[in-house]
Amino acid sequence: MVVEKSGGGGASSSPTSAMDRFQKIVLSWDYVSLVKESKGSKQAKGLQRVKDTYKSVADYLGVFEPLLFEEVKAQIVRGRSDEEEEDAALDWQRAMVGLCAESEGFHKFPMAVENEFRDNVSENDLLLLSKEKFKEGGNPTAYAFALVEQRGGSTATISLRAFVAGEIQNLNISKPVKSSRLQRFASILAAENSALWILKVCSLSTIMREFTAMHSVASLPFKDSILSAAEKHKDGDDQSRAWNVPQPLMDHLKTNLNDSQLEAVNAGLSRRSFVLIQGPPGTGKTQTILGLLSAVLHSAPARMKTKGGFDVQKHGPELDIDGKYAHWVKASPWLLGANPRDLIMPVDGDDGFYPTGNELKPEVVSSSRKYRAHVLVCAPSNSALDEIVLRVLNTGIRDENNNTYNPKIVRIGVKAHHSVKAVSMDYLIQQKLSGVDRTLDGGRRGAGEYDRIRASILDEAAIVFSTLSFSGSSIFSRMNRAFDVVIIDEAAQAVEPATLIPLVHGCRQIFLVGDPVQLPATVISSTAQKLGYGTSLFKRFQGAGFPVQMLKIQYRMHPEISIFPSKEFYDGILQDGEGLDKKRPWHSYTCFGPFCFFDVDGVESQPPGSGSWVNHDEVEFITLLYHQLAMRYPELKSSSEVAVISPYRQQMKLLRDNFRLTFGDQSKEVIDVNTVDGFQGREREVVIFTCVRSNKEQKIGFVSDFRRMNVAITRARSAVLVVGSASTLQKDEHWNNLVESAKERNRYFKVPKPFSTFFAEDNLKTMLVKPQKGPPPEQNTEVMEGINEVAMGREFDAADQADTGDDDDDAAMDADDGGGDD
Ligand SMILES: Nc1ncnc2c1ncn2[C@@H]1O[C@H](COP(=O)(O)OP(=O)(O)OP(=O)(O)O)[C@@H](O)[C@H]1O
Repeated sequence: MVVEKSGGGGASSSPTSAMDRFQKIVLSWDYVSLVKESKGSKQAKGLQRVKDTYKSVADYLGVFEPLLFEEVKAQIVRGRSDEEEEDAALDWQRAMVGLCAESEGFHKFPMAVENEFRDNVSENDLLLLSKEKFKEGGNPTAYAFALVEQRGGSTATISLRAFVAGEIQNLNISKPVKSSRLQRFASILAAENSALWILKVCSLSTIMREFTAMHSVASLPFKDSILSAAEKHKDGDDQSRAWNVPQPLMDHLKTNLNDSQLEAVNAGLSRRSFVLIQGPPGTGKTQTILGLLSAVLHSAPARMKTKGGFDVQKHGPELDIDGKYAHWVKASPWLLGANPRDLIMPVDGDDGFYPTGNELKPEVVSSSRKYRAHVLVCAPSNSALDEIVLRVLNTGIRDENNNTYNPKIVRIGVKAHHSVKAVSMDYLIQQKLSGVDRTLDGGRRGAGEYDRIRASILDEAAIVFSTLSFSGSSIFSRMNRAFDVVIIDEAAQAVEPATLIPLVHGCRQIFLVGDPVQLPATVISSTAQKLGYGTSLFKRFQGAGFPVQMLKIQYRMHPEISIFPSKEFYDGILQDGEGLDKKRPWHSYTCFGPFCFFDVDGVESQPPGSGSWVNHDEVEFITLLYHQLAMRYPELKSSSEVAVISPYRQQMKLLRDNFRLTFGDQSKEVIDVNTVDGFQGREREVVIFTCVRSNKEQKIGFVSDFRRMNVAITRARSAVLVVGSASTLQKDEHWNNLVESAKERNRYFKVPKPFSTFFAEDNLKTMLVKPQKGPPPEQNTEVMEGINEVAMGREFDAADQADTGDDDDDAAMDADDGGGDD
């Protein structure tokens, strides 16, 4: 049945009917009205706010489903405007309708399209079909949505489904769809070979998977916990062990994890079905996940504990000594000289090494463990996922005897970073195929063979890595082994329905690792956002009083940086790891860190047609600030250790342009300019943050979101330099606290124009940190006030005179290079 494909491996009581309903509802929508509604201020009716707990599945769906549909609408409206900006090739195309058939309440038909268009669409893309081409504000006569079911292989056709007549089952009632627009469209579909205009709107794959997962909640084993946000124990036994960790491994964990990390791992070894681990910035979330993986993959589930002995290979073949040696060589090729991070994973099955399903490495033969857990690790984004895949590849995990262990892993899905390609599903399939004797089947490779290989790779891998969205793909439907454990990293950055996607495969335990005090998932619909649709399952559970394991020691920031976020956002419980107070060369000046606020009274503006903001004055100041840092401390430039981040995309673009003009094209290689949202999870030695907003009304838009502020000021290891208008920001409580904290520490700098005078050598000298012990030198922040204006064109000259004599010749960063041509 076609619908199953799009629903994606759900275990709902009736995923197909839920998905049919989703598609009918979306396909019946009127695009022109959606766009109009999005511009108006009318609130959609019947929407409820996300709650902490739910009485029943109906209560749950009654809240989440309408919010999800609100989000679909917003994605449709925005999807089109994004595409227009990015890809003109996806503009209106002429296409021919083929023979239309009615099936399962849908109208299904092929369409002949241009090759380029075919190549640019995928299954579950939403298309707009219309008799006339039209723009926003246009008045087309016959148009409707259609969903891509399949893309033609060699022919330039796509198979589509539309909904132009029939009944739609709502949550409770069934109602007929009556629309003259759809009727007109139906008559076009009825006439074969009609020519239509066709336009790609957006992909609905992810949100369809979220919808399916949401509807599967009734059949999940953790249904009660999800609804009530509380652990339900028949025996009140949530503290007893679910996993027994071998002593050498436990000893390793005790010495390599700090107390709070160890507590988190121990909580994970209990019988709780949900374990929440909150990791503030730099507190070793990934390290803790690696510890958990070591423990879970090398422990016996408590109920399966055996008395030991050599019977662990029960499922595998009896091997003589040579056989054991061959097994050992194949399972651990690196022991014979190959690199443990070898690009080539051991290939099983086709060459005499018969996988046992849960095959054991030789070092395990004498252990008492009979079972190797099957783990699914997910993250909301490809980049977050690849970061953890890379950590597993680079550092490996530990086995029960505390040896390094490189588990079999597979990274499924698209857009894998090149450094993890060697464990991507596509690469592993190629590996498997290259070992198969093609003469036996005449070289044919049917879809069935690929499916079988994919399923065997999923079964054999100890850890499967997937984005949350991709974990709802049909690839899992042929898998034979359910997952024991699902670990979701960055779980606070996912909407609740997305977090449910990997749970439908069945598992006994779920780890949610994240930090609700950092940025949440992006929700496009402002209505859904206001009603709490962006709340993660993690945050909802935490809000309802679910126990949370807090990681308390941070290993990233200089203590002068961590002190403020710890107090402001984590009740002061964040402690600093050892050695973080190391003095860096740039700490010789109070204005280069570790923590500074530069009060720049700039002018904010909105580029025409944009909702985003820029501040040219802050850009100018930051360009000078960066130049000073790069010139005085070339190591920062050569190691690309400075990042500039902003809440606003347009400010990011302006900064990039300005850096390119000032420092040349290579500047993009050495200065990372990004949005705060895009920089979550990353770090740099020095981070400059431009707040942008500056106005008398003290409006600061989403700069006021304390989670964005938290992320922005916790990315730096040794210096966070905040640039903003204090008088604008200070109306906000958190911002006021930040400015006051800078003042208390003599790290507040009022910077009047022209900014070049701030970096004049005489002024910088006043900011030199005296080498002797005792209180920091007094700062004369007033000094700038009296300094005469210096011609802007001379600012870099002044800085050059102050050069410490380093003869680094980075032309790309030299201000004279490409800077003075206007
Ligand atoms: N127990 C520990 N002892 C010493 N160093 C540690 C410990 N745990 C983590 N670290 C170090 O702290 C740094 C951050 O760790 P990790 O990358 O695991 O943190 P994270 O919480 O995932 O980071 P992010 O905030 O970017 O998500 C790493 O350099 C890691 O080696």
